[in-house]
This record gives sequence, structure tokens and C-alpha cells, in this order.
Amino acid sequence: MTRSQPEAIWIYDTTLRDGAQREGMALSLEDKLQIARRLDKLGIPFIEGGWPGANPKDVQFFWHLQEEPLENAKLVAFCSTRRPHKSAAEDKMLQAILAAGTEWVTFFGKSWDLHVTEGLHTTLDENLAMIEDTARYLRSQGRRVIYDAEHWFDGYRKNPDYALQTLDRAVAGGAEWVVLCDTNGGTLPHQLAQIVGEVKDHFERRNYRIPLGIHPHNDSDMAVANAIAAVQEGATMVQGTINGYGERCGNANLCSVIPNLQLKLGYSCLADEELVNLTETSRLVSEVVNLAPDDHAPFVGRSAFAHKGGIHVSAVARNPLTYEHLTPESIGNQRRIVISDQAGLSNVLAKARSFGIELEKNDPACRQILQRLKELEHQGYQFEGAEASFELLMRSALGQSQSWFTIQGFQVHCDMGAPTPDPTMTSNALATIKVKVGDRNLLEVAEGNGPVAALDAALRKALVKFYPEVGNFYLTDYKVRILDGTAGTSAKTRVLIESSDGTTRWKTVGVSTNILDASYQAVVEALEYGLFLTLSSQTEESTVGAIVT
Ligand SMILES: CC(=O)SCCNC(=O)CCNC(=O)[C@H](O)C(C)(C)COP(=O)(O)OP(=O)(O)OC[C@H]1O[C@@H](n2cnc3c(N)ncnc32)[C@H](O)[C@@H]1OP(=O)(O)O
Ligand SMILES: CC(=O)C(=O)O
Repeated sequence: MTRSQPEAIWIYDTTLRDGAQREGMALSLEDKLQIARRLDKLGIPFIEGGWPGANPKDVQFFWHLQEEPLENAKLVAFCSTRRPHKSAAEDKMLQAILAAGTEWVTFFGKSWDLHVTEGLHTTLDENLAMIEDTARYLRSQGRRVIYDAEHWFDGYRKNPDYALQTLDRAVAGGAEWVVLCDTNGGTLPHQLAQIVGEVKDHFERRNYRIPLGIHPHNDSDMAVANAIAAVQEGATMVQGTINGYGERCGNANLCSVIPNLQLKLGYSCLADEELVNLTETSRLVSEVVNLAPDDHAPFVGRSAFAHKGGIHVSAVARNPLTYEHLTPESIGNQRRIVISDQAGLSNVLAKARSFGIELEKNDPACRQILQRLKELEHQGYQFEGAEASFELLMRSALGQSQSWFTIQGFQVHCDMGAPTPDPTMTSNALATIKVKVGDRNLLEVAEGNGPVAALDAALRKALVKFYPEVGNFYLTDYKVRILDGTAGTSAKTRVLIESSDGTTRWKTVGVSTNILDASYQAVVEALEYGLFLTLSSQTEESTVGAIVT
């Protein structure tokens, strides 16, 4: 028996148009070009670039891609129907669309009678004419046309006869695709599936050979489910965005739609060799749009395959299928084992392996490390955010740590000066530190614009004399969390520090009722781990405590 070819679903990305309608997102021309090129490389067949004529940036974007076209994808220009009581040819907005020079144009029209009379302030007949004229005009100008039926599901529920007439007119005008939009995102999957089925029946009765698409919004948290429901009813195009960005609560998240369709339902969306680049694409897009990636996003989030509970980790070590719905590698993500007070011996073993440390479950050191971990977490340490500190703890318990330096004491003096601090003053703290390296003692002093900065500077100043590598280390993040707020100013403080040497990042933690002491612990471990990474012979095996940037 020969296997039939999987049915192709045309993925239509609107990150650069509907995605950019998300509150808080502002894309530059360069951002848009970078995202378009990445999506093109991923193999997305349709990329909606924006609304040329709506703003100068979108005009420039299309000009730019006329000069240097995308390699594979069809670039699509987006717009509305012509304005009421004007011919399409005299509509300036449609002239801007033609000037964008794309083969494909998507235009949206009103499906819901309420929108025609109250939004557009025109008649139902004029709206039908606007839809047909716009499609016909664009076709007459050599464009291929996708029709987005805005508010399709609400409109169909309120007035199905009129809503179906709007689709008939788009088809009559020459639209090659009809896309049903759940614009307000309020439709539930069973309602949506029923309506898509009814539209299909209507198309069959009329003998239309026009494929259907779906454009769901996420206001009921149903956009992905709705996209899938529509495909199962016969839709062959899904319009959505990377990471689900979009107006209000967003659009269907293509990073979930694609793997669900391809890996679970057997449809074909992307080439298999490109599907493994989905996670990287999701993160690159979040980087370019300057929005923190959602660690807990299904499929592509950093935590999507992170195992924390000891029971989970133990089972995953035996067979990942026990707690994973698919293999992380299939979409370019990776399995991670998280270390915390929820851990069991299996977490410790998995972490040891990733640090390049050989450890057996029956080794008493394994249980000691676990106990120490739980005690420290109880005191307020948090190792899931500070894996470098955990690696140091493990190596120390196993007698594998190296003593790079010993702090013999330090003092910090803060001069708060006048009641209103002088904003031009760059230092108001002075730290003195006594360090021993080998058999040499060194006393150093440094200033800083705060006590932690002064202490950090004094310690580096001393160590750089012995270890020039320290000159390449710098702090990339410093987070302070009060652990028991009810204790007021005597509360325990947790400090998390991220450090880097330009190539690798690592995180360390300190806890104390004294914020300076907590910072000191984290800073000292950051330097120790940096030296271990740079100078230790085991550097190459360590992959988890450190993150390659
Ligand atoms: C469901 C969607 O996401 S559709 C896409 C929505 N995206 C955007 O709106 C982003 C880009 N938009 C813009 O830059 C501007 O709104 C523009 C350039 C399109 C129009 O700007 P303006 O001319 O200043 O109009 P404004 O934004 O105030 O109002 C929208 C106009 O479009 C009209 N309109 C709305 N839908 C349609 C339609 N399908 N066909 C024709 N006209 C429409 C409205 O009736 C209103 O016209 P009016 O000003 O003559 O009453
Ligand atoms: C067209 C579109 O973006 C919508 O109806 O949501």
C-alpha cells in the first residue's frame, strides 16, 4: 500500500500586519525586513507585509522588497475594500496597493450587516458592490486576490443570508481565496466548525472551486483550536502570527498551529528540515520586536520541555514519552531538567550528566547533594535560576572544586552626603577587600556608585592581577527579591546575578538578611564560576550552568 501525500495547508503569516497591531509593538523598517526574510527562509508560503499607503514605513517596506525580493514566499499587500460611492480606480488607497507591486493582494470587507450600517455608514447593497468592485478591479490590474471576510462568524450568526451574499460577491469579483475571519475572537471551536461546514456546503451548491481559509483571533483563548477545527472542516489556509502577536489578545499562534497540524494531524505546512527551525524563529522574532519571549509558550517556550518534579524527571530519564507529548527536537526545542526543592535524585543525576560529571544514583554523595539543595532552597536560595551556583555546589560536594581565591575580609563605606544627592556624582561608596591567592595576600580598594558596585570593583581589581581573564567578565543582570516582606527591613533578600564573558552567560545566587552579603555571595560565585569556565580543563563538558550566547 502506498502512503498518500499529506494534504498541504497554506500558512499565511500576518505578523507584520495584524501582529504589529498588538499594543506595545512598534516595528522599524529594518525589523520588518529582518522578520520577513526569516519567515521566507522558514518556508512560510504567504507573508503579509503590511498596508501600503496606511503609513510611510509600509510603503518603503514594499519598495524595498521590490528591489530585493523574497526568495520563496509570496509577499502580500493588505487593504480594505474601496470607499463607499467611489470607483475602485479613483480610490487612492487602492492605487497605493498597486504601487506596492505585489502579485498577491488581500483585502477585507464587511460580512456583518451591523458593521455596514453602523461602522461604514453605508447601505447593504453598496457594501456588496464595494466587495465585488474591489476584487474585480484588483484582478483587472493583474493581481491575485485573497478576500478576508471580516467578522465572518458574528455576521453569519446574525444574518446568514446577507453574510453569504458578501462571499458570493467576492467570488464573482474574482477572489481566489475566501478567508473566514473570527475578528472579535469570540467563537468557540464547535460553533466555528459548524459554520465553516455550512460555508463549504454553500460553495459546493454554487459549484465554486474556491479554497477556504481561516483567520482566528484569540479573545476566548481559542485561536489555535479554531484554526485546527477549520482545517478539519476543509479550510486549507491558516492566517496567524509568530508567537500569536496581534490586536487585543492576539491571533492564532503559528508556532502552535504548525506543529499541531503537521506533527499530530499529518498535514503538511513546512518542510521537515525547516520545522526544526520553528523555535529559533519564534525567539528571533521576539528579539526583533523587543518583547520578552514567553518561556511557557507551548512547543517553542524555554519551559515547554523543562522537567522539575522529581517523579517527572525520573520517568523522563527512562522514557521521555512519559511526560512529553512530542520530541522537543522535532521543532528545534530542547529538554531541560530544572533543579529545585521539588527535585529527586534523578534531577541531580541529570544535572550531573549535563555538567559532565559521572555520578551514580547509589553514590551517597548524590543524596547529600540533594539534601543540601533542599536545605538551601528552604533558606531562600533558588537554583533553577542559578545553575552555575548549583554546579559549584555539586563540584564542592564531590571534592572537585578548585580554590581560586579566598576572601579574608572586606569593608564597605557609604557616603550619602547631602540630603539631596548630587546627580553628577559617580561614586558614593568605597570598598576595601583583602584577598588571598595561593600564598599571596592583597589589599585592594575601589569606588562605586553603590556598595555592591564598589565591592565588585575592588574584588575584580585584586583578582585581575592574578587572573587577567577576570577583566573580560561583566555583570549582565542583577535582580533582588525580598523573601519575607512582613519582616520589614530585616527581611531576607535573594540576589540573582547574571554574568558574561561575551560568549557565555552564567547565573549565581546569594541569600542573606543583609543585601550586601547576599550580593557578595552571588558576586564571589560569579567570579569563581567564570574562572572555572575559563581555566578549568572541564570547561567543554559543562553545558548547563553556562549558556552560550
Ligand atoms: C480587522 C482588521 O484588523 S482590519 C485592519 C485594521 N488595521 C488598521 O486599521 C491599521 C491601519 N489603518 C490606518 O492606518 C488608518 O486607519 C487608515 C489609513 C486605513 C484609514 O485612516 P483614516 O482615513 O484616517 O480613517 P480612520 O482610521 O479614522 O477610519 C477608518 C475608515 O475606514 C473605513 N472602513 C472601515 N472598514 C472599511 C472597509 N472594509 N472598506 C472601506 N472602508 C472601510 C471606515 O468607515 C472609516 O471611514 P471614514 O473615515 O470615511 O468614516
Ligand atoms: C482581517 C482581519 O484582520 C480580521 O478580520 O481580523
